[in-house]
Amino acid sequence: QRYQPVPMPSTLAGRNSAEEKVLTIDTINPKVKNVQYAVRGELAIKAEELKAKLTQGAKDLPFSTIVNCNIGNPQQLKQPPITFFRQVAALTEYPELLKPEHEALVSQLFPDDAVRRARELLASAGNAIGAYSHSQGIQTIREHVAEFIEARDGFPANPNDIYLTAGASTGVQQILQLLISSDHVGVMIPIPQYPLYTASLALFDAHPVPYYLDESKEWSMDLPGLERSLRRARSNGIDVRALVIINPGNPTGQCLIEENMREVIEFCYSNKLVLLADEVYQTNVYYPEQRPFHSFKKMVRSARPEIRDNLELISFHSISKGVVGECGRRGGYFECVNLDDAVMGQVYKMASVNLCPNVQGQLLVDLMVRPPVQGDASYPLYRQETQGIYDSLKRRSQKLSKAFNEMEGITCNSAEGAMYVFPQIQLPAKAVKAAEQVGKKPDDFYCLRMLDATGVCVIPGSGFGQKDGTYHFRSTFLPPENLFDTFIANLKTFHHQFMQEYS
Ligand SMILES: Cc1ncc(COP(=O)(O)O)c(CN[C@@H]2CONC2=O)c1O
Repeated sequence: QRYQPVPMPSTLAGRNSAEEKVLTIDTINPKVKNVQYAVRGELAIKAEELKAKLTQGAKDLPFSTIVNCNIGNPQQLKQPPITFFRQVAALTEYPELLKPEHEALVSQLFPDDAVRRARELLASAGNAIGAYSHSQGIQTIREHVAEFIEARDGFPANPNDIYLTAGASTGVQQILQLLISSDHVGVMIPIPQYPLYTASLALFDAHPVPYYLDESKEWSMDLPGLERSLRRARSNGIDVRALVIINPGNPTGQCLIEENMREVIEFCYSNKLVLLADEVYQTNVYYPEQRPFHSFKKMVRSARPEIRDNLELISFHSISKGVVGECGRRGGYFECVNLDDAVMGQVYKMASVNLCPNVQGQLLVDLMVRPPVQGDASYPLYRQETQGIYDSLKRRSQKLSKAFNEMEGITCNSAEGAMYVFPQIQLPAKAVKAAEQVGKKPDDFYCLRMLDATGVCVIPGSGFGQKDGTYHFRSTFLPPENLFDTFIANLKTFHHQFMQEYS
């Protein structure tokens, strides 16, 4: 027996004919359609199509592999995981191994500190890592995060102010949702910026209020520019409530100096802006003597009492970056500073709606903030692995920025931090015209041609924002070091041919 359909009032959007879909590109949430996320946009999609062709045996491409330099995804580019982390994770995944009857076998395969840590983490998760955890994340792990923050900054941290998250992304979106109370709300974001922010602001129907980083001054923050941007937005009726800082920067790689940071917290306090400090690259700092990482938590707690005790700050961290690179495991945290108690209650409530962050990611957060120390059985290998990854990242960052600076029409700031370089390219007028003729932005056009010629997938600067009339692209420096010279040679060959073609 067929159901008699409930009459569709004429006032509602037509779904009268049976074959018409409920969900069409015209009926879904328009804010979803406004979202752009270039890191996995056109270039990445095309790279996946080419990768599929190669997998199917295509021989008509001028390359045999795709090199994904579009995303800071180290283990996709063969960076090995940290042995200790995976040993502990393996033991927590199959607690049977921790039973006395397996002790002889396990002791041959796992160092005793890995076994000990696995037992501790299992106990902290109620010996059930398949169960939902506390909505903020496992208490013991949040205590360890607080200890990590205190040791890093020299100021107290409270585990109750810390939320473990399935990657920093979800934490950023949770906080932005809290902030965006109407479609008049604006959030200041750096240009260029990591497009999680513009994507999320589009989704939550808020105004991105851009401030431009100064490429001529190693992508430093330009306070007069911040003032102008804020004044313009507020005079247009935008309720600007927060300022996002990514430090070290993505895609720009800059590491802010303390003076700049102090100016920023004064700016935020004077203008009543919540400071969102995205610090996921805090251990990807390659010149710590000249440009050490300072957390905004430390800067706020070191400031005069009015700022120390009142500036609202949320800081984000992740297991996806650094030398850990456990992107797919989805782990991270945010720390709330000087937030109103009732608002903290709402943060908790919203974390509860999602029940809990994934537990495997939480365990990795614990390992990231509490790694093996001198005297632990695993420390020598841990130290060797992490130092090796760090040194290699630094070498590759230097090699790649040097290579781009040797290419005609390209200038590239060195990467003081993070995992990317963001070179500026002076495209010949003929190339700009050729791009327009095929309906592409000039830097998109250049990157597509690079992909077609080399299999290397980078992201056009248009995906991150850039000053009008300038063209950039972002590349990671993650390709394996033993392939790096070939990688660079291919880029140089392509670039030379491209510039010849359009000179
Ligand atoms: C500045 C910044 N914040 C947050 C994130 C999100 O990290 P989670 O993995 O913890 O959610 C990223 C990821 N970096 C993206 C992903 O790879 N390349 C990028 O530019 C990032 O670069």
